Amino acid sequence: MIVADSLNLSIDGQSIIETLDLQIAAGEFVAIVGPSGCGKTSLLRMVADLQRPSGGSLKLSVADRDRPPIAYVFQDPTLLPWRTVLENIALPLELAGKSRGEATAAASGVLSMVGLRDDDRNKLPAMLSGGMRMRVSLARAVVMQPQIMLFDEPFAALDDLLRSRLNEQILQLWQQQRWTGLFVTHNVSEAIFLSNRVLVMTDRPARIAEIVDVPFDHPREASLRSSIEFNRLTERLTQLLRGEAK
Ligand SMILES: Nc1ncnc2c1ncn2[C@@H]1O[C@H](COP(=O)(O)OP(=O)(O)OP(=O)(O)O)[C@@H](O)[C@H]1O
Repeated sequence: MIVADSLNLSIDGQSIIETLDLQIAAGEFVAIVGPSGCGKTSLLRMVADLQRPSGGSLKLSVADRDRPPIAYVFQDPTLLPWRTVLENIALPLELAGKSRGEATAAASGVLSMVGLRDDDRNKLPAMLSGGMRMRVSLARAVVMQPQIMLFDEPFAALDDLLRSRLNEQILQLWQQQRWTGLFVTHNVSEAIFLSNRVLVMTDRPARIAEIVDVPFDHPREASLRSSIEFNRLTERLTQLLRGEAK
């Protein structure tokens, strides 16, 4: 569970997030959209404890002591160029104190979950396409089996088809691992396809403009995107965002 109560953030005397009240249940998937620079990344950084709030409170209750609380998937895959695919995926487990053997075995286990092939395991990042690098980055988060997964526009640099496939894979991973997901994106269709709720933020200083429920059942198939209901919701959210982007 994530609970923000009158959460606010100022940086260098400038108000970034004015006030934010929010409750996210364990296992929920929430997408965050809003005008550029409104504070979406800052919100994720506060959840990850990388940024201290200026006021209000932000509480995470992560019940399972056997799973790490948070993993963060950034827009840039940030892989270590001298480590192979498998070694990059195994890295967080090694840093958490697992033996190299254990970490490598766990890393092998998640390769196919993110759409990587067995013969990709010994490739270096320089040998991979942008989409494959992002899959490795995703695997490196998934292998930790975190309780909360934070995504900061991970697929912004990818083409539409690849992005859609990765969205489908993320939902499968979410159903398997049941972390709480927070996903920042500028893509309205992506936000709706992935989430249970879409949080629309206003321009700076940011507040919540609206929280929109996404009524589609799981598992969600690719064909959902061409349904009338999906396109109606996309249109509504796009209008909302236009109103918020000055
Ligand atoms: N360390 C910092 N020092 C100064 N200003 C900062 C810092 N971090 C964020 N900001 C400012 O806070 C505001 C919000 O930034 P943030 O990256 O959270 O927005 P965003 O909504 O994620 O943007 P985008 O959609 O463009 O990625 C921006 O105006 C940014 O310049």
